[in-house]
Amino acid sequence: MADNDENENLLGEDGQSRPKIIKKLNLEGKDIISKRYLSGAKRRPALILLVLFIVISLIQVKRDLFIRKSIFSASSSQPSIEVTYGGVKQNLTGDDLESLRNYILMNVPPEDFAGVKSNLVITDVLREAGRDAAYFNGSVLDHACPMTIRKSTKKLQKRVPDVIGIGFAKCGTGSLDFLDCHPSITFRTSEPKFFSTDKIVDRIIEKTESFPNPDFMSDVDFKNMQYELKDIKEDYMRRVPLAADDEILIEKSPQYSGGGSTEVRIKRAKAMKALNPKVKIIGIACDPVKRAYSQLSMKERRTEQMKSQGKKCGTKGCLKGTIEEAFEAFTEKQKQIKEHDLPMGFADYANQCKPFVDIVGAKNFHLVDGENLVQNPNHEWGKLLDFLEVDKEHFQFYKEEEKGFPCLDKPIKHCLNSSKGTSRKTDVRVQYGNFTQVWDRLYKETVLEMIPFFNICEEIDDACCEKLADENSSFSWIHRYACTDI
Ligand SMILES: Nc1ncnc2c1ncn2[C@@H]1O[C@H](COP(=O)(O)OS(=O)(=O)O)[C@@H](OP(=O)(O)O)[C@H]1O
Repeated sequence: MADNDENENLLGEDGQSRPKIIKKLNLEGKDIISKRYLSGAKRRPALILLVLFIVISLIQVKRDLFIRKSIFSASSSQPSIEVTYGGVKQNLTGDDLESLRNYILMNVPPEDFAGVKSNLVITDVLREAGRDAAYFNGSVLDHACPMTIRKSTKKLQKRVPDVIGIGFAKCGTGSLDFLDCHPSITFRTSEPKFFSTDKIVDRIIEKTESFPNPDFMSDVDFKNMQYELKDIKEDYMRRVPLAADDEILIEKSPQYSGGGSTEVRIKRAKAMKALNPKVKIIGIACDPVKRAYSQLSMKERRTEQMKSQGKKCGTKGCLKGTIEEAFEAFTEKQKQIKEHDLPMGFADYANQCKPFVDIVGAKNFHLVDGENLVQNPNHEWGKLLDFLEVDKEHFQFYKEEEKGFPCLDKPIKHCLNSSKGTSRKTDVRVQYGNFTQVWDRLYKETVLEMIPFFNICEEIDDACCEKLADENSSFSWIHRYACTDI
């Protein structure tokens, strides 16, 4: 496959580096407060004060005012505790923590209440520094959710993921972080990139090729195959978080969908299925023009940041000249790819997903519309949660006006860090129309392959165009490619 930058490791992440344990906080706030403030003789009045404190906190919760107001201000006289929340270091007071805790408990499904309550702590593992400051804004949670919201009371154990996100970079894969706040799901920011190492995949294929298809194999064959794969599984499990057996463990590494030929993707899909025959796969696709601009814009940000630090940026992740020059070079490269009849990487969703769909089966594959995640978040997230077979009613988003992007509202208020959602604030088709007109035409044919493959419409007819014209429906961005003259 052509080197069209689509599969670069833009994040500069080291999927194998281990997070550093920085702090574990007991959110049963009473312990913290009582040990510090309640001494023997004054215990009774202090108890009354404590009850008053809890009542006041609950009133605050009811008014639904507290998160933005109390978490992000240090007005309380309570001692403050430094935590990383939403990718930024914050000082939370005892009051804030109690309010936060109550808000979450109020918003989880009633049947999850007891389990969530018993596990509810501030996430205790975080990375001290981002692996790519331009991308991660200098600090990153390894836990993707600032609080551990987990309903399971079962023991956490090493196991392989139930669900794998295979891409597509720049389409909103980072927003899968929100899933870690779901009581039934465990997800981490770090990308294991396990199946993008050819050597590992080849070993899995070699060890399993003599076995029948996992869908039809006997229990004995299954056990033997898993025994053969023991060491490899151990290696994989070291790169993903612990999870209880009744929760859904998800990992994503956008590199899985790119960086190779169809044959490579077939092998990756087979390897995924060998390690977990019931594996489900998620892809997030988006408008290739916006995707391409998101990548150029990230390179621009990174280049500026390196410059401001007096560092030279020699990697593929930086721009060589101005952003206009980058647009020109990129457009030229895309034209050459088209001329040589090579896959148009930025739009090649059908072709890149096919091997995964073929191997795991259509019912185990779900394609998310990355544009609709922003446009109509509750609808698009709801479809993903249905696919994952978990509750969607208590997992709700709102549009954060200032950010211009959806943030999680329930069960916890949480936005992605500020490095996410910058390029899409610019209408690239308005600002760089002379280039994007060319891109639109270059990507058209490849985008149209999605329509039959993902069953978006039976054919491109009036009914299909009418469906795609509804801006709130999934994949409405395809309307431009399928139903207009570009
Ligand atoms: N809720 C929410 N908040 C912020 N941003 C959101 C959200 N949902 C989707 N997006 C879009 O995700 C784009 C980044 O995509 P990825 O996370 O896949 O990028 S990366 O491949 O991990 O670098 C990112 O693109 P940029 O605007 O270029 O940053 C966003 O447009």
